[in-house]
Amino acid sequence: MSGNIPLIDVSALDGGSPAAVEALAAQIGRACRDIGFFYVTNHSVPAGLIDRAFEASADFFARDEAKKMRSVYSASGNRGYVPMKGEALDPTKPADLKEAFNIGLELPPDDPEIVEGRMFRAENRWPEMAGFRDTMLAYFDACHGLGRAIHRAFAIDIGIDEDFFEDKLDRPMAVLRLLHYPPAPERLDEGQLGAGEHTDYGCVTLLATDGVGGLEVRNRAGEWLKAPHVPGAFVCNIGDCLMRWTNDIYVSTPHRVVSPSGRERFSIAFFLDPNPEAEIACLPNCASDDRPARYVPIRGDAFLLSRLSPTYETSGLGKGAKEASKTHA
Ligand SMILES: O=C(O)CCC(=O)C(=O)O
Ligand SMILES: [Fe+2]
Repeated sequence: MSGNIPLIDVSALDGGSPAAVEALAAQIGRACRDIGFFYVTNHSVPAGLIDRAFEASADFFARDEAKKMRSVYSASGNRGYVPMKGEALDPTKPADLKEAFNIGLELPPDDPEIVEGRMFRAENRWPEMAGFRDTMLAYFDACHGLGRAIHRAFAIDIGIDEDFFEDKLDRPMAVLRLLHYPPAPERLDEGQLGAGEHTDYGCVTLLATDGVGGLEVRNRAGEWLKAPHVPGAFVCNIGDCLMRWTNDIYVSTPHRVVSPSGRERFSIAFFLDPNPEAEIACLPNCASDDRPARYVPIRGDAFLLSRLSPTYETSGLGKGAKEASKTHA
């Protein structure tokens, strides 16, 4: 255990015996039903690749603002650079003290879904930086693979076909998000944080942190727990979409980032959202007489849009997503 957030060794996901996979699925399932957060250790993403992604991220954020703005965020594709204070994860509080860069599924310009103007389908907005794209695509693919493997464990825990999620996660609206938090200024606005209190929107998040700390998680008792950096591990948490899919059996837990004091902080989140057309309807085994289905079925893209729009309301960066959804929901 690390501050009540369990450490889970997931090596059995790569060719473990059926008994080992079964035991791992039960362990993961317990964490998802309880705090909704766990550390993933002994996973398949190479340490050297994580290091390279952090280096490329630091190089990107160190660039002139004007250069970063060449890749500015587009809401309809949910890709690109979100400048400092461009977003408020808690829309009731001042904007977050952070900047971010979003990378989505890499698609060619002639991909039929791009040509049709589908929401959340767009080309990535690559900066002109040697090696950046290759590193980020390798990191995206590695996290996508790990996220799908973790979904096999979820399926086993829930007692459905172990491949249930495969074709709902093979062209995902996933976002690889580089994050940079500057040191807290002497005077912070009332209630200002690096990342305001929020829950994540997708199925799972795989978060890599540096050694600076600052992530906090609210447990069921309402206490804020520090989620310290565990070298080599990802912090994995359930998002709102999987909570809805499991009829609230798995929990999406509020968390926040306190601005670092005296030094900057970097983190990299991989948000695994489902395919746009995936139907998010109560899973088999997740409803019973005591717990009837709580939500109407919804498409993945409509659900993500409903959760994403409010965070950009103050800065205006969200423009374009709602318009795109009117033509193609
Ligand atoms: O930077 C972090 O440690 C967490 C960020 C986060 O929770 C988010 O972007 O959803
Ligand atoms: Fe988050």
